Amino acid sequence: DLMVDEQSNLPREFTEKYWISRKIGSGVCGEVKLAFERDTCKKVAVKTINKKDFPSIGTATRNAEREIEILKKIDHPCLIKTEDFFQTDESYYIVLELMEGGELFDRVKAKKQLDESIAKLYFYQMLLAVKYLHSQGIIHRDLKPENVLLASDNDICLIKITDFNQSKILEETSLMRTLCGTPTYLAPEVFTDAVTVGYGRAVDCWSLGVLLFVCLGGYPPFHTEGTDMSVREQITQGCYRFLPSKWDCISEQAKNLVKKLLVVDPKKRLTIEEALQHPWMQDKQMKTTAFKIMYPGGQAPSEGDTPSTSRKRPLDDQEQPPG
Ligand SMILES: COc1ccc(CNC(=O)c2ccc3nccnc3c2)cc1
Repeated sequence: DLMVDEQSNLPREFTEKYWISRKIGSGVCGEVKLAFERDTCKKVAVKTINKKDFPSIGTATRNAEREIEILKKIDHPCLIKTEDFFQTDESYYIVLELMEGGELFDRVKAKKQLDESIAKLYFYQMLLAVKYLHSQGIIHRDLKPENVLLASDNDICLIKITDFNQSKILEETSLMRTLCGTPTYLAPEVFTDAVTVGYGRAVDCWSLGVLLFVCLGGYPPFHTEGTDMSVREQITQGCYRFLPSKWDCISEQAKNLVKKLLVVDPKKRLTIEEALQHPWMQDKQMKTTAFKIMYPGGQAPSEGDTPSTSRKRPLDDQEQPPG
């Protein structure tokens, strides 16, 4: 029957450890199924990446291998964790912690638009997660509500960012090495072109602006209906509207943060750090709640082993628990 088939084309060492159940999500590069760890009955999510589903085999495999390399390396409460990994010559199987609240996309759709306080709690966690990724030299490049998962059905809950297959790991470039050398024979354009390099991270800040807009307004800032501009033109011209019916009940500070992220010029766009310093984010109660769900054991990363009560350095958003 179907279940036998489900189990049959899976690697043996996988089916010895897990029982595959139903499909719970499908992405561009494969699908996500619910599975149970046999010994513990623990629920997990299994993401399948089919190597053959991509026209140019090379990129698929490189993409998947890069995603897996990234997944293994990262460690943050708001980034999905890989629990296990298997592969056959036609597919990869990535075992992930199960997020029982499903996709943020579905939550916003169900609620029409999120309460501002809930949107702020989720956005703060997204900022910390992306700040961590950027600190590891990783640019996500595909931040969207489908890639933000919720840990439970409660409004107050942990969120985790997933889907790193579009991510880019910033490596040392030949341009960096060139700019370190003596430029005796170096052409001027190498310097002028160089000034735009290094703004790769800004793409994630733009996407976070779109994500925040969708969470607060319940509709995307750049869309097809109701305008004769193409989505591409709307984006390149930074042309979007706060529909009064949706945005009149939302604070000016929240709108201001959206405006400062949806800036066309990447060099003028807010960085993650600046977004964390924005007035709308200075909310001690929200941060206290965030730390409780991110570090339930109170094990927030701080200097020394005990959660910092002493203030050896000024509080900043290096994830110090609020005073
Ligand atoms: C009890 O069984 C379930 C309970 C809740 C759900 C809702 N969750 C999901 O639909 C879901 C989708 C994609 C995911 N990707 C990675 C990790 N977890 C994920 C969870 C799915 C199954």
